[in-house]
Amino acid sequence: MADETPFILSQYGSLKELEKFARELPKIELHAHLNGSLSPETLQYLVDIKKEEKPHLTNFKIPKKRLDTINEFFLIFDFIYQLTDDEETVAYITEAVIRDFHKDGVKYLELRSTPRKNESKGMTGESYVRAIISTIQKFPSSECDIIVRLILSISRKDSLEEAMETADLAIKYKKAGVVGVDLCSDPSRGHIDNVKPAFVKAKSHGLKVTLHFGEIESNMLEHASMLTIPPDRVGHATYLDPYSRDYILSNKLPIEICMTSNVTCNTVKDYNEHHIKSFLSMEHPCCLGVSVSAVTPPSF
Ligand SMILES: CNc1ncnc2c1ncn2[C@@H]1O[C@H](COP(=O)(O)O)[C@@H](O)[C@H]1O
Repeated sequence: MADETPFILSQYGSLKELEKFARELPKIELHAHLNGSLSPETLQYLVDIKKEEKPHLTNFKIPKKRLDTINEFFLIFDFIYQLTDDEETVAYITEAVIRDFHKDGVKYLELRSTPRKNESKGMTGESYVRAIISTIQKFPSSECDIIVRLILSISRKDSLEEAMETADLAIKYKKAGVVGVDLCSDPSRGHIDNVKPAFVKAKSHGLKVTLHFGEIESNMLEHASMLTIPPDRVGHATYLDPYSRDYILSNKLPIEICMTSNVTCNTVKDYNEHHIKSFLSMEHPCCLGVSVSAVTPPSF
């Protein structure tokens, strides 16, 4: 949480008033990973209902601190994925996450999620996607004025066959609200070229493409290849080589900026040094997103 600086006091009266203003402001959220957006209450509820089946999960605590490296961050999903391992739970978290964003004043939400299989519970990549879509479609618009669309994520760990399956699902469910495909997961793993045909195929069917881009320095080696897809938005864009920086600026390629995630994962030193400053000074299109609220330390 920010300090009550002279600027906040003069503009809003108090930090509380600023929070109220920020919550009530109508917002769009374009970078929300479904399994990364679970509130502490939702996680606790899931631990409680799964504790007989998986007692080892009861003592797990999501670290609420700044991490040393981004790689540590992805271990958290080994825990979360054990909780969200069947269609019923996937539907439950979809509803919970939509309601939480709605409470925060979000009017247009693009949720993103990686289709996941679990043979022991009969969940397939397709039934995972259907569980999300049917929840979005059933969502009571009378109760909640929020528009929700879905992006299907392709993991850097995926084989080309798995990535193609996700692209095919995105194409199949385009009319049901899937608007695009994303490349995500641990940026130190894999290479865009292993899964690139899936993005090219999705694009050729009219879907949009967003890519986690330059989250760590070594990602710069992939940028030239990524930009030939070409993406419609990029996420993070923390480390940019001169060519990709120039491409992004001259094409006005929108950047999904996730400041808290960057600082928490230690890919950006602190908020004052965040690259959003230089992009905004050039009036470059940036949208602020949460990325992953489940790990956001309350004191940041
Ligand atoms: C912090 N920066 C990040 N960079 C890259 N990928 C990230 C990420 N944060 C989250 N994910 C991706 O989102 C998945 C969880 O949501 P879904 O299971 O898809 O709903 C994670 O497993 C990871 O692949």
